[in-house]
Amino acid sequence: MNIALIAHDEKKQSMAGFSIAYSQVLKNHNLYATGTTGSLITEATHLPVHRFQSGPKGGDQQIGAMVANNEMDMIIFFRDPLTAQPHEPDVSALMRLCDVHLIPIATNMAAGEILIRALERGDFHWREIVKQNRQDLNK
Ligand SMILES: O=C(CO)COP(=O)(O)O
Repeated sequence: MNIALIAHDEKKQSMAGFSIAYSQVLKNHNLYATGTTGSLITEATHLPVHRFQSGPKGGDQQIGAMVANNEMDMIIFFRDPLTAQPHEPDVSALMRLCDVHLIPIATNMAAGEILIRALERGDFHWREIVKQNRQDLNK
């Protein structure tokens, strides 16, 4: 599965802890992240992470493009609801695209844990079916 990990600044330490805690699950998947979050995760876990631009420079939108292209299977985004973000429109746009394309997005650690456990259990198999069906339609 293609998984995006994103954290606002106040949540970056939580994301580092989360990625360490679930590194045994995450290591079996392709990881993507906004710039600074990606560096932090690689530093914490030594897992390979494809890093996009930093969030305020367009990273959320790059991940959104993957959602729009049906290339992203899950997003775990630890948002900071207490700090204004200069790129809030990008964040909203990403969440909107997840709703448009039915891509599961967790916006806090509690929901993130549930998604990771579902992933471990094989609950994301339906994404493979959706992707295969789309490929067949495009033939
Ligand atoms: O701002 C972010 C998401 O909206 C996160 O970006 P960084 O990981 O580059 O800090």
